[in-house]
Amino acid sequence: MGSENNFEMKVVTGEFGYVLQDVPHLTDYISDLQTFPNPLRFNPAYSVVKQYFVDMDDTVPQKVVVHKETPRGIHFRRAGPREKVYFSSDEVHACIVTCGGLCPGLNTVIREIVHSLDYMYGVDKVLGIDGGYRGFYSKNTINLTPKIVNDIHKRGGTILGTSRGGHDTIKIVDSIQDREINQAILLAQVYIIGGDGTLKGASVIYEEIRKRGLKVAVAGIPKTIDNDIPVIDKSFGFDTAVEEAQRAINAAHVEAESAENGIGVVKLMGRYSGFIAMYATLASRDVDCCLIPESPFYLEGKGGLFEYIEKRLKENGHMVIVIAEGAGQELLTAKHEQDASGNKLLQDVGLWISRKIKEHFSKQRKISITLKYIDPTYMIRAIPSNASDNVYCTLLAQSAVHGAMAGYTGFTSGLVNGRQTYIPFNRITERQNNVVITDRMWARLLSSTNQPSFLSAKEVDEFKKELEPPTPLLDDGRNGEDENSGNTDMNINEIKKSIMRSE
Ligand SMILES: Nc1ncnc2c1ncn2[C@@H]1O[C@H](COP(=O)(O)OP(=O)(O)OP(=O)(O)O)[C@@H](O)[C@H]1O
Ligand SMILES: O=P(O)(O)OC[C@H]1O[C@](O)(CO)[C@@H](O)[C@@H]1O
Ligand SMILES: [Mg+2]
Repeated sequence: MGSENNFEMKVVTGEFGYVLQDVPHLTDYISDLQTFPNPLRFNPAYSVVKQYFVDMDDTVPQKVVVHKETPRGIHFRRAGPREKVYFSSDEVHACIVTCGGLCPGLNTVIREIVHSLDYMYGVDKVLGIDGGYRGFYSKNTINLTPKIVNDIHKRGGTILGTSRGGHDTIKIVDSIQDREINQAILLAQVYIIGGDGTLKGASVIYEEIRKRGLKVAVAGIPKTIDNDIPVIDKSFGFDTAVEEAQRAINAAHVEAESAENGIGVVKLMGRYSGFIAMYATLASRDVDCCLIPESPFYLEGKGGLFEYIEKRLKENGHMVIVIAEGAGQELLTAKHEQDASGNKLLQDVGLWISRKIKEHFSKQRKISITLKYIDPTYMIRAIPSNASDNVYCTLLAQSAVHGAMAGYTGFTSGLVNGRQTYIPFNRITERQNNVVITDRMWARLLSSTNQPSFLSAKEVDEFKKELEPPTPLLDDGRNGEDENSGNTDMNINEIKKSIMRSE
């Protein structure tokens, strides 16, 4: 693991600063590929659509807020069916794998890939790879048919199983190639659903396939409950998670309201990115304080959390705190353990903060409080996706299938400014999407909860200096504009460490 990515992006430039960050195509490394008319031409559902094939020149801009003088900037290829396809229906044997943590909507994506392949392109040979990347070489597979997957979107989790670790590029590509030779079929399309780690893995699989000259399209579908994947508007399952988090926040509020000096603490997922906590807080209006990994905080003294809690208890008699799992990790004793994929294992910040608050008020301030701690994290992650996420999953899956059939490879499908696009792997894996605390969205949250920012004016300036791009509206995703809070390259942990107050 930790493999180097030698990805070279295809870049096309045009007038007025137009840049297309294109995705690879099978014809980039295989010549004389046969094409076929898209079977959708004869599909009654599509034949009524006014323009049913996407124009080859259609691209989608990454930035929609522009100035009169700014260049047109970065664009991505628009997703959708193409007039010509590079696979005949009966030659394709596709496979689907899910990796990393669970996320609402995984089953919907699997279902929609199987249905799209069959109903749109007549591809009926689809294998499910069992248990993540290692399932490729342990050769555990499940035959997926529209009938088998018909109801799976109503269930949480992934019917294929998932895992962390076990990515071995050579073994995985050997197994893809083996199937081609031994079974006299072409394992021609590999659909990989997963987060940043998974897509780094997908990228090296694509590189190896390309090196071997195989006619195999590798398509990714970005998955992350934390919404920590850059470029895309948001990740599937995120809305469901925010919605489900409301139930925990409501419970915390009811408990807190019903007790004297009641404090409800809710921990939500978000290893490095506090999006779920931020949106769940904004949606709920019952939250008095939201703590996220991107925004440092401290407990004691003037402007600290304890002072704020005391103030809220005096004013309201109760309060609710939402804390993302990655928040305040700098304040806890470091744990040097990693999961099988190499992700740092975090301490339980919810338990820690609950203990600290209890100690402070009961022992030091001699104020009697009633604190209830709710950790709904895995309950949230395990539910099926809600209606809007189901639609989103469907679009992502259909776009991925259209792309692979059209011969694109080394790409993920993704929503950019409300349009389905094909994004090169490296744009998705090059950095993490974080809440930018100098953006308007975080300001909106602070003004809605009235919590302190825990930063002095000097520290805010330091953050701004670090986060502000040298030129405004740079189209490299670092302009800090507020539509897609989180488009920044910052190394937030470094900044946080340098300004963190000692307790
Ligand atoms: N740099 C890498 N190169 C190759 N494979 C990787 C890399 N990072 C992670 N992987 C593989 O990708 C799979 C999933 O990675 P990981 O556990 O980090 O989850 P993820 O895809 O980031 O999802 P999430 O973090 O949202 O749960 C694992 O099988 C892991 O071995
Ligand atoms: O316990 P697991 O399955 O390793 O996953 C926990 C992590 O996975 C995530 O849900 C991301 O998939 C994080 O929010 C969380 O830290
Ligand atoms: Mg990850």
